[in-house]
Amino acid sequence: MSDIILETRGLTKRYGGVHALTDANFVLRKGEHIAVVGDNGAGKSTFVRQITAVEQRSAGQVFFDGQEVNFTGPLEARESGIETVFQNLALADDLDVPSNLYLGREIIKFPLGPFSILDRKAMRERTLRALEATAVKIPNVDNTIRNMSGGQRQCVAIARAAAFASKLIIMDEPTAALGVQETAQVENIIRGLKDRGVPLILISHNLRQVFDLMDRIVVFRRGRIVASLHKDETDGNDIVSYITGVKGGSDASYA
Ligand SMILES: Nc1ncnc2c1ncn2[C@@H]1O[C@H](COP(=O)(O)OP(=O)(O)OP(=O)(O)O)[C@@H](O)[C@H]1O
Repeated sequence: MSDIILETRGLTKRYGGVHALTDANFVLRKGEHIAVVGDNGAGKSTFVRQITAVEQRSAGQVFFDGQEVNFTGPLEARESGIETVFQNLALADDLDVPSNLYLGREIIKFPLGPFSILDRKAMRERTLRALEATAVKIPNVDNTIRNMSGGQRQCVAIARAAAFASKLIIMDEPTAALGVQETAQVENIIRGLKDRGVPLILISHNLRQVFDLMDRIVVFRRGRIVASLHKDETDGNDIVSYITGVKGGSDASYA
């Protein structure tokens, strides 16, 4: 059996005349943690948006867990086992932490047609367990998201992804807006995912973080993958030279 969990072949996205992503060939193996790096506008977010079908790709194929997939949208990707944490978080501001964790997959106590009664106690208890298991510290889970700091919100989103992640997690700059302590917390969650064998794609501008936490580094430049390197065969200067174009021709494409 193949140990590949995700593969893209020739993945391409154009926005009108903008070639945001061109012919991306990418392989992620089971348990592997891959960093996606590149300058602003290099195509990193576009790449992950095509995988989870936030928008429809212009060309190319996506294979997930052994079969070709054509997700109709992010919900279908999530139902297939891909959890994502994006920069603009999909949290419901007026709901508390358990309701956000279970948004779209609520635990039902009594199914009464459209008026099902939710099992709030079970959702709260499982939320506390999930936060504990993922090492996320939220002072009061009964707070609505609106009353939380940016860092706490980000932690809720990551806890949600980590708690339900079955096959793959994608994080798009999860620590960009966080303070030192919150960043450390998120990095602990990532380590926990590695221990649990959950594969991860992490978009990050933070090379220290990338070298500390990831197995492999994939560099995007001007919409193309220009390098895919195991962290032991490269270093920060090398990666920067791929990011800036000192190394790696503009027409390179690696798997
Ligand atoms: N919805 C869109 N419509 C038009 N152009 C877009 C759209 N989304 C992205 N682009 C363009 O596609 C290119 C790649 O953008 P993308 O957001 O994927 O880069 P990125 O590597 O994620 O950058 P950053 O690190 O700044 O988040 C850029 O030139 C961007 O302006």
